[in-house]
Amino acid sequence: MGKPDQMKLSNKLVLISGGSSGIGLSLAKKMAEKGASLLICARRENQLATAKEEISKSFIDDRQFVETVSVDMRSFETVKNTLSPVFDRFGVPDIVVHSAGVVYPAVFEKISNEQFHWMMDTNYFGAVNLFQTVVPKMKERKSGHIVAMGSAASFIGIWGYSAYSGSKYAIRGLCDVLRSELKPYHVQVSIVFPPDTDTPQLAYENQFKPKITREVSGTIKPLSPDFVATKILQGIQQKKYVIMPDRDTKLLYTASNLLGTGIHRVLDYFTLKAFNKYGPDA
Ligand SMILES: NC(=O)C1=CN([C@@H]2O[C@H](COP(=O)(O)OP(=O)(O)OC[C@H]3O[C@@H](n4cnc5c(N)ncnc54)[C@H](OP(=O)(O)O)[C@@H]3O)[C@@H](O)[C@H]2O)C=CC1
Ligand SMILES: CCCCCCCCCCCCCCCC(=O)[C@@H](N)CO
Repeated sequence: MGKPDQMKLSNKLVLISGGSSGIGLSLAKKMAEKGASLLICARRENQLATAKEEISKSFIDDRQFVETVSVDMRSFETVKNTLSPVFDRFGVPDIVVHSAGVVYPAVFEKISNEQFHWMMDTNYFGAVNLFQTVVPKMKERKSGHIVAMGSAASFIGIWGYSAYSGSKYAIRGLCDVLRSELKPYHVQVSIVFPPDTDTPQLAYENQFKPKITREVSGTIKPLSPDFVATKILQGIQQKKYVIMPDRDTKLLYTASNLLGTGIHRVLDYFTLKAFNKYGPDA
């Protein structure tokens, strides 16, 4: 056996929700390069088909496969009814990653109630739905690894992210408890805290992002999805609970753990500077 980060994933089955784009797609390719087979979940069929083709190019042996599943992660019934037969056919995955996620940044009163629900339903309940479908089977088997995507917005309140941050703080609470409950069953839990990452989601949100949000989050330069995916893969192989892709976000996390909500006084300095520069409506 080599060092953990050189370990192979041969014969492992990995499910990634949101695996047709961005961080999820990069991660799927890295997993394929290590020998894993993949189940990719998202809604759009055409994106899934393109992703399937790309992922299969990274295979290293002929026993590997990639299957796509078109499913809306927001509905528990849909997730359970769609994935159960998939698990009967291909087996219960060894690793399950909830990377599906959405964001709409704006000041609180400019985010509709429906948009609040959309973010919570996809980012948080998507994870609940997926984990409720798979965790009982992993507990029974006494092995498995579930991974959720948090964000720097899981532990600091950045201007413009009231809805998104709520969903990302929620996922952190869920994972903290699951980590504790699943330990006796040898089911691993990880949560990833990336800063801005260059993906279609970032391009989407940049269309509406308030200038203040842009300025504050711009303190940390966007990472590439490949970089984030490599760090996630290493974190999984090293069985890390918190996977922190970059040093700056790690520093921010450490500072916020030391200062508690007092971190927001430091953050205020950046926010107020931008507020005074652009005004409240920018
Ligand atoms: N990019 C960034 O700056 C950061 C991202 N993150 C988090 O990382 C994760 C991945 O983000 P990123 O790669 O940028 O996003 P992308 O927009 O590139 O990909 C999102 C994926 O989620 C899928 N998805 C969205 N809604 C649903 C749904 N209701 N049901 C099923 N699948 C869905 C999309 O496919 P489809 O639309 O076809 O369903 C797509 O495959 C998210 O949780 C995000 O919040 C965290 C920190 C920073
Ligand atoms: C020591 C104190 C220094 C304070 C500096 C503040 C730096 C904040 C950087 C946070 C960037 C991440 C934003 C969320 C990313 C995200 O999840 C979205 N892009 C979703 O798409």
